[in-house]
Amino acid sequence: MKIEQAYTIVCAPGRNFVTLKIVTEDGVYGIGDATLNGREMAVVAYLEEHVLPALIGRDASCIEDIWQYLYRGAYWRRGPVTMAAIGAVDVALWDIKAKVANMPLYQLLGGRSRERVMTYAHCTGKDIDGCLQEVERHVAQGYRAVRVQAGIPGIPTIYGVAKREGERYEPADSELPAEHVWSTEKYLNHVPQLFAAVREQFGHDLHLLHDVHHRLTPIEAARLGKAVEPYHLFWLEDCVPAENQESLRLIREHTTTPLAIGEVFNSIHDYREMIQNQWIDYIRTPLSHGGGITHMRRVADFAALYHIRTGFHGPTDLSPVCLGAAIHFDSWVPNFGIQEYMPHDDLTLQVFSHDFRFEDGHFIVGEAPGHGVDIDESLAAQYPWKRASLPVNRLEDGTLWHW
Ligand SMILES: O=C(O)C(=O)C[C@H](O)[C@H](O)CO
Ligand SMILES: [Mg+2]
Repeated sequence: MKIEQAYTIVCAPGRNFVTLKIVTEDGVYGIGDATLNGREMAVVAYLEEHVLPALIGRDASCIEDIWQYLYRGAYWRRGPVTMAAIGAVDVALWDIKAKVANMPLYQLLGGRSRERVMTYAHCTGKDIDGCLQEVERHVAQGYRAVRVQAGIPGIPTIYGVAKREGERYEPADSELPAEHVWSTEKYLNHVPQLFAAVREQFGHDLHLLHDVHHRLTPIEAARLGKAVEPYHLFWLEDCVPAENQESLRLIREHTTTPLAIGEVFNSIHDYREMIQNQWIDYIRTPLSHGGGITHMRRVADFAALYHIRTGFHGPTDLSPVCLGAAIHFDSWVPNFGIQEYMPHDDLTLQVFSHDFRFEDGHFIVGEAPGHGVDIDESLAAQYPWKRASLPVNRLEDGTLWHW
């Protein structure tokens, strides 16, 4: 089953996406998501210049060997660009293997461990009232879990909150990075009030999540974790930038609020100390950024030894290909926790057909052979890539901070 063709498809139906297509000599093809928000063309160049030429003629069924070839063989290991490129190849090869076996991908992974995959929605408002309305709307749609974020008085722009009421949230919203302002003091004083209001109106059955988006120091994160303990969060996400894994120890020692981390991680080594010391509760790396199914399966198995569960990143800046593959993985993985779901817009879904279903706050995996997501290349070609950058963030005195 030799690989005959491998190429990238770069398009912007609603937003930028990079898709990798691998075609075998028998005409079977697989697709993978290679989108790295705000850095798309770096992955395209990595694939086109360094990876794809070396794939031609290789046996598409040797997924493990190709993974090792691209990882060990490159000499330069890890990093978001490398691992997104490897992830796209890996998911495309699993798609091919499942199509050849005439099975949905989850069957190859070991079969279903659950009937449906619980998701969480983003509920955001300019203020607490606006957020409460969004929670009400999502609960009415059947969601059992919601991520709540609200504007902070005195901070003009904030991550996770759409610019205008009713608009879709898109962080990569300008050609060059927009500049945001951050005040840890204002945030820490305000955010517990949001949880108090949500619990008062919706009671304690609804799962509540919150994303700190890497902005606190360990001791500040510990303070926040303690402050929100009465509201029983499902998780507090990315509460510190975690290059230093030890940061999580201090937070863990101070609070019982569950901790999720890793949407910017790409390797098992980014997690190793925090997993084996049980400093975290959920792993966030999406398949496409974490070297694909082959590598994320190892991370999930390792995490399972320590009672840590999956909670994959699922923003709109990962394509439906990544989401579709994730739903197969989520349906199989024994230590599943939750799946993030930010719905793609209609144009994106016209370009990427899919066979998973969304029902009552859950995904139901499809039965088509492969991962069930495809791309309409001629429609995609009508929407060319446009440069779009993530914002940068500064403290009120101008110091560059974590966005
Ligand atoms: O979905 C989340 O939890 C995010 O933090 C979204 C990120 O800001 C986004 O994917 C950056 O590209
Ligand atoms: Mg996040």
